[in-house]
Amino acid sequence: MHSLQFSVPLLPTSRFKRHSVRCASDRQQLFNRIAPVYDNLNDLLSLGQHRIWKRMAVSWSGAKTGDSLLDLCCGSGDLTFLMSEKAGADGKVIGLDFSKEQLSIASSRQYLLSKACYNNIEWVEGDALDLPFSNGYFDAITMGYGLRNVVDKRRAMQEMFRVLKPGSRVSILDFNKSMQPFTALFQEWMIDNVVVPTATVYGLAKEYQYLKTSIDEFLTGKELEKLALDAGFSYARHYEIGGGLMGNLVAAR
Ligand SMILES: C/C(=C\Cc1cc(O)c2ccccc2c1O)CCC[C@H](C)CCC[C@H](C)CCCC(C)C
Ligand SMILES: C[S@@+](CC[C@H](N)C(=O)[O-])C[C@H]1O[C@@H](n2cnc3c(N)ncnc32)[C@H](O)[C@@H]1O
Repeated sequence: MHSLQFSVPLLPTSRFKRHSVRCASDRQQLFNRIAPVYDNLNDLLSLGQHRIWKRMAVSWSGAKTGDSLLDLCCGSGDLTFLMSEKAGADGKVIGLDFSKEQLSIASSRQYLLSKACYNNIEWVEGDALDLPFSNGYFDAITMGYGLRNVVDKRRAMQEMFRVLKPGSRVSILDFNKSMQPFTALFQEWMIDNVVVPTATVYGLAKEYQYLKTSIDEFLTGKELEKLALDAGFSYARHYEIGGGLMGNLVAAR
């Protein structure tokens, strides 16, 4: 029995596994793995600042009482709960994500927080790149730290445009790919020297190392504005917040 001869030396599969967060299922599994500690690490690593940034994103969405709202890539529901408070009892909010574990945390939090208005929330397991909603359905859409994580940003923007009512807005919060050298260096230093070492304590080093590569591969504010205009939005403006570490794209249909 001849042993198989390969013309190209095969790298140990572990090397591929270490850096493989390329496809949707890799990212789905990543967010399932970090779900149990996601909220606590966000609070710890941003010193609670992320809650301010998320409130700004919801405010920019223009969500109001009685609206039909969508929080895309909702994860554990931070923005979904904020949108629920905006919509009130006469409105409704859909929190959509493709991570079962994240949605499970979100649903548990809804029960534990037990605010009356949270009865207007529906959790949907779905794909931001193929939304199960009809055209022109929502009065406002938020997407917090989701656009950087989808495998097709153009498709995601097109889907948001499709399901949004004319004259309505999307508000997309994420890390800012800063053009300012100091800001970019500080952001990278914090991830390398604070974020990843902390995540390592929980056995999640490579999951949080992905943050850096995903920011490197992300779009700048100007590129995000163009992405929205190319998808058909009539207006797009990217605001730098958190000292330039974060950014929020506001686009109107
Ligand atoms: C809420 C925040 C990040 C959410 C988030 C997004 C992702 O795409 C991830 C991917 C993989 C793992 C985790 C995440 C993830 O948590 C922003 C705040 C939390 C950040 C983890 C902390 C970032 C620190 C800043 C670079 C510096 C903060 C300086 C100052 C304390 C405000
Ligand atoms: C960093 S978390 C953001 C969670 C929440 N929006 C927040 O602000 O904390 C990114 C979320 O996007 C979800 N996600 C990534 N790609 C997706 C896709 N194509 N469809 C649906 N959800 C997706 C992940 O499962 C994860 O829960």
